[in-house]
Amino acid sequence: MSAPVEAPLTVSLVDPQLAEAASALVEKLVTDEVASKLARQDDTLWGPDAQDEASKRLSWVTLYESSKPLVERLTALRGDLHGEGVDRVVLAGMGGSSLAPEVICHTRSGSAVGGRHPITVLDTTDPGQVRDALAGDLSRTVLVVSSKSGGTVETDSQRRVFAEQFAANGIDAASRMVVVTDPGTKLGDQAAEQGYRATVEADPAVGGRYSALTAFGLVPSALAGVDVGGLLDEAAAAAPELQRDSADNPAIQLGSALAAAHNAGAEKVVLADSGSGLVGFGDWAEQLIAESTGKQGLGLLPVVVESPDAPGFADHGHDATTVTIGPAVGNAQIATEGSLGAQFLLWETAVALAGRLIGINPFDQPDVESAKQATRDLLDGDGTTGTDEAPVLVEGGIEVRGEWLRSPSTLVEALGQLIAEAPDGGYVAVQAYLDRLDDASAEVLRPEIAKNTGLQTTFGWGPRFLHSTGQYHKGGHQNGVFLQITGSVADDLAIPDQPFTFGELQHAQAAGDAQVISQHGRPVLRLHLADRAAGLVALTNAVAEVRR
Ligand SMILES: O=P(O)(O)OC[C@H]1O[C@](O)(CO)[C@@H](O)[C@@H]1O
Repeated sequence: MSAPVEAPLTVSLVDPQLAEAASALVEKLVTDEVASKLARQDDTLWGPDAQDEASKRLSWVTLYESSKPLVERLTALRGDLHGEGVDRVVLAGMGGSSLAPEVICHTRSGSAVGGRHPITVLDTTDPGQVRDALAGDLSRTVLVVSSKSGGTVETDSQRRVFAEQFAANGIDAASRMVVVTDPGTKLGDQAAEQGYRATVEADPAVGGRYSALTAFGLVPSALAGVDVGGLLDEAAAAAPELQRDSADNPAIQLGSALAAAHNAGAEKVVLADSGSGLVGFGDWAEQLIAESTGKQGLGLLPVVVESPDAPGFADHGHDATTVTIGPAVGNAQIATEGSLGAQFLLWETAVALAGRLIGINPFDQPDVESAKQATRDLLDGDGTTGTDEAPVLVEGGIEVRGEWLRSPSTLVEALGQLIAEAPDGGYVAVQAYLDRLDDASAEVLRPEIAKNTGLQTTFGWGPRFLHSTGQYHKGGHQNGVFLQITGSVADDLAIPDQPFTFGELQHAQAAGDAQVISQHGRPVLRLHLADRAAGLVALTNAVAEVRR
């Protein structure tokens, strides 16, 4: 269950040294009246280079008010759909267009109702995972197609295949499509031309990762039955406190602590839930933190871990700051507590403030495009998808690739070579271009690597993480090493009217991102699993033997 609307919002700086280091920054923010200026949407707060972008990105500070008119409209739309027996919501969207509704729906419904989540979030190109979503009861399904730009390839591909399958099942596809997009996008035009059920235009003056309380967060959540008016009320209750130029302002405390830690070399922010009741909040915060700050060789690397007892949190070193979502427990240096709406606004404000203190523009994502371009080049090229360069080694059905490798004779040796490339205080990023549901066991790799190597270790599902930590890996501190995992596709899926399949797209995304990371001079160990289940077991066993 969620906290009541008026539940206090608190940030506790539990670590006295960190609190001491943050205090000078707190004082500076208060003296410069940054919180109240931000509340007035002052676009000069991040310096002249960021002003143009900031001038188009600050409406999130008042969404708890400006989004209110949506509530009635969405309640009516849900009522109409339910009246027609349409009560299954599938969300096609990436990054800022899917992370918030996932947290909102899972938080508000408990972890699952009758074993079934009220929403299926389809932020993937994995053919098996897309097939599973299509295999649900289409006669009861509405597809929410969410894209700010209206041009994101994953989202467009999901829209195409659902439209095709609705039609194939004798369902009027247009009547089952609800679009969320900015005014004037290609997606909006398509929706109008094809007579989609509804188009809800989002506030264009809010960036994707700050859009939790815009139509992007609210439309899918309301259709899935969440009281989104209550969520806005929670944010509204917290807003006055977050806008005060006071040393007690929780966002000033949190932003200052994160920036002070960053500036002292603890740029990893290890996030663990400690019983907040907010389900998956770290995954949402991950995009906000990484995309907002990871640029110019600076920034905060979010490391979302399984619990406060997990490796990386319980045994963190000087390169990391530990934060609980929920009460302070164990090794927590910072704890944030409050309702979901309040925590959204807290973290958005704190990250914007930390951006000013670190000296970056928190509203752009300059390095995201490079991976997208590399993917397009691969798909436009000869149709190969990056797994065909000869492997350095094949062991138990796992193909091992990486030009930088020094002739490893076993998988354990290849993994050891990757870990040895990480500098002290570096990190390991595990990037699994697999099925987030069927291949969920891959997630065990994160704690295992962190425990065995002592390095902070992140885990991301591809291509989902490209819209989250992807910016940081290319734009942030260049001290990461990358373990990329792809898997063979048993039953590929065509994307209607596209020259590539979901499987080809997924592999091109992996290959394209590996290319760009390599161009940044960082090592990528690419593992391709001929048999996903057996490969994950073999890989887990190999990882257990790797030490730093
Ligand atoms: O909503 P869109 O335009 O489809 O973009 C999805 C995501 O892709 C990014 O633009 C970049 O990866 C994110 O910032 C954004 O949240």
